[in-house]
Amino acid sequence: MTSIDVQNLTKEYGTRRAVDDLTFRVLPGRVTGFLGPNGAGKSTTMRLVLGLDRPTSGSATLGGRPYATLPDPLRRVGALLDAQAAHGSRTGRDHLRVLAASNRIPDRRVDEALEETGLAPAARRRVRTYSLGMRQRLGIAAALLGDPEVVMLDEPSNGLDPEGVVWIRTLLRRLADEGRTVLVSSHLMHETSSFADHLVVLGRGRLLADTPMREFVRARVRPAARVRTSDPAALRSALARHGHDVVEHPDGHWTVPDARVDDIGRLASAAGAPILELTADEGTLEQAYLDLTAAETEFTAHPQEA
Ligand SMILES: Nc1ncnc2c1ncn2[C@@H]1O[C@H](COP(=O)(O)OP(=O)(O)OP(=O)(O)O)[C@@H](O)[C@H]1O
Repeated sequence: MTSIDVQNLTKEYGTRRAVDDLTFRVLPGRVTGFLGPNGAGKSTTMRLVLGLDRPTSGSATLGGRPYATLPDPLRRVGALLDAQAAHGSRTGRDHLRVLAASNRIPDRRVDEALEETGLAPAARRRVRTYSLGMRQRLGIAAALLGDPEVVMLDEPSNGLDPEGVVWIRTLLRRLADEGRTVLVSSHLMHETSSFADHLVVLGRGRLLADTPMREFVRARVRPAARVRTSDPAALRSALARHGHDVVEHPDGHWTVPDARVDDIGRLASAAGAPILELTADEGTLEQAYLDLTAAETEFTAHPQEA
């Protein structure tokens, strides 16, 4: 199967280093989320992998070969970089047929890709009449047209309605389960946590993390217990006696840092404090991501000095 290999990749635009000595591998059979603040270098890296730009130094290869040397590249690699790329005066179906014809892709794939992306009912409408979400689906249909082993999508959820967001999640999982190599950039942390198995995180063109998603969160967010009681005084004093700090929230629930739900349950029961809610709070991808990238954001808003 085909992996994406990025090796000491550097790209400079004038004096600006958009990608800085980047090395990572994207492996088949899983969805890799590609994260980083605005301007971190995600799109540039994708363009370099697709041969749309030349690296200043280093290399980006697919199954060991540069994109430009791949025979029938659309049948190896499908990519969505810019959903506006389709010609507005063509119908969605014609757009895909032109792509198929120029890449030796059988015509039947056009209708299959339209079905797969839910665009079949709009296939004979001109692209200029498409909504942003429909253009996004057309871009994804184009990426899937060649039944490629490698799929790279830049912000695929852009403009999709809630049903579309669920659809893309299911699609990405299926593509990975079929053994394909799937790299997906996103700014939506909740979204990414719903489909990614693995993460590659950039900051100012450099690699900040290349790790399984669960480990990424576990390493950065302290686990806690979330609890709500109808007898705050009894529970507060029981927790304090056992050395637990409590963070109280306006809606009445408390967070107990570094606590296990079993321990809190036993303590509450012994203290006779009725429990209304008790769950493990394992931390979100968003918390972990913000913790990692806080120092790396190119456009961090700095508080104004008085
Ligand atoms: N063609 C170009 N000419 C000059 N500078 C560029 C060019 N393309 C990208 N850059 C710069 O390279 C840096 C990385 O940009 P890039 O678009 O790769 O980041 P990104 O992580 O995809 O950001 P976003 O999340 O905003 O899409 C930015 O500082 C950007 O201004």
